[in-house]
Amino acid sequence: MTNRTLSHYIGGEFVGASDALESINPSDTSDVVARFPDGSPDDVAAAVAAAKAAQPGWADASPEVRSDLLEKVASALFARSAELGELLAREEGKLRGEGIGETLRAARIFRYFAGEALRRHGLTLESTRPGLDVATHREALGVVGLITPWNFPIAIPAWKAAPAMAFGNSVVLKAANITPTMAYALAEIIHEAGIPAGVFNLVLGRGDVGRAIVDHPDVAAISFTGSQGVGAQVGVNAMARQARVQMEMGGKNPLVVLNDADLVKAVAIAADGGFFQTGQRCTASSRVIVEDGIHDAFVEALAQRGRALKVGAAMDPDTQVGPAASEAQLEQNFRYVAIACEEGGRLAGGGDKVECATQGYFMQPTVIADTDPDMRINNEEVFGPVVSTVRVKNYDEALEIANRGNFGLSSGIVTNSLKYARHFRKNVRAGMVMINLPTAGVDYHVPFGGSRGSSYGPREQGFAAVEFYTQIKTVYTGD
Ligand SMILES: NC(=O)C1=CN([C@@H]2O[C@H](COP(=O)(O)OP(=O)(O)OC[C@H]3O[C@@H](n4cnc5c(N)ncnc54)[C@H](OP(=O)(O)O)[C@@H]3O)[C@@H](O)[C@H]2O)C=CC1
Ligand SMILES: O=C(O)CCC(=O)C(=O)O
Repeated sequence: MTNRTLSHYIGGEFVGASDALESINPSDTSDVVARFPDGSPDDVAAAVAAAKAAQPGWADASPEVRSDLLEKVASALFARSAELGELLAREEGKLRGEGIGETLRAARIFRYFAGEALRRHGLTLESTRPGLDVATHREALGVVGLITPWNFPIAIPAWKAAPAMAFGNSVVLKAANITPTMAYALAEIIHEAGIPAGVFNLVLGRGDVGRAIVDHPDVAAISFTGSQGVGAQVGVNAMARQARVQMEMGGKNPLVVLNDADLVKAVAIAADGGFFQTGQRCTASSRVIVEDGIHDAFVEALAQRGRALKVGAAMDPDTQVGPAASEAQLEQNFRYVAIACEEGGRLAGGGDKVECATQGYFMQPTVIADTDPDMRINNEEVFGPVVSTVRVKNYDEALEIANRGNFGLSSGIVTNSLKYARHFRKNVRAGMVMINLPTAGVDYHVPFGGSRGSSYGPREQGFAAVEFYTQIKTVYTGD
């Protein structure tokens, strides 16, 4: 298979091509997908300077200009979704269909924000003082820094970069170092669409690149998605210089299954939320809290479902669960299985490495039963196809346990009781609630984010994105 040598994209030019780092196909570790540069703070400084120079002209352009250009990006992503989706599957390990789906989602996000650029976000009000007019205008922030993870390597850059540019900001993006190829493809598409030089910049490399973006005095705002540990550093460093910051930092999402749930449906929901996309979603249903009456049948059926899923290479059409995205992630998955068992959990299914035709990071979907809510497996993000289950006496205990811990991103309940579904919706401490659905799988036109340690700052995505990527100016006009 071919591989490419990638470069940064700075000031409208592809610069600094290098083979310093490699990205590896997690389904076949003999396959090098791309080679790319290990960016430095100097590269970040060049990108920020280009972004700073380009931003005023971009903000002053007619919104129609910005809208038309974002629409062109959307069209190119639609047109190239099959090719890019396959590349995504090869580099990140998502199934081919999921890779194409994610590319289409990125296309739709650009199309949505092409529309947002034209919508009216300011307000006109009557002043409390006779003879005056008062209005709010929304203005761009300036240069925004975007730091993105590997698990949605084109959708997350899209849902940060598209609103940033729609509202007149310029962008410096740092993509995760195990999946640089999709961010690079996005840079190529943006270049070909004719977005002016410097409006969108990409610096490839490792964590140092992210740190340099966060610390740069000309970067007005940082949007970050990744781990809680790195997010905490990003937040502190950004706030130390009063930069605006938004962080999405994962979850330990509870799925409550009540006695009255349909067993087949509950198992399908838990398997989708917990195992699909190899559990590598911050919204994954990683903690399943099961009422006593259905508990044993549910755990056995979920373990059986996990065993029946075909684990394999992302591009194999028969595969249902692809590889972990990296060796480090696979090791983390097994480490947590071991910790959970040492702390008293029971391995109800899975837990082993899977041997396939190619050498890759394959693991069986795993169910760890009989866990205590305070165990590490129920409080720390694994980010693999690993589901823990907790047995509870009744709904009240389920809700109390769902609300424990330091995360509050997504949550779900499986029940036929409208009473409990409504109570859960109101009382669960999470940014998103799914009723009779997996905790993962969200729309792109509505807000995304959580509470407590999962998220910080204004919500991302959809109509909420304008809050983070603009600042309000209140304008009073007299005679
Ligand atoms: N909320 C979510 O959606 C995600 C959560 N995670 C969680 O994080 C765990 C580890 O994944 P990982 O990819 O290492 O997540 P990280 O938080 O390490 O990485 C997220 C992004 O931050 C960058 N980064 C790393 N260090 C710094 C720094 N000091 N300052 C600024 N940016 C930095 C990374 O660059 P680089 O890739 O070069 O290190 C990457 O682009 C997963 O197992 C999972 O639990 C991971 C991905 C997504
Ligand atoms: O569940 C989804 O569709 C989105 C998940 C997500 O944004 C993430 O894992 O980072």
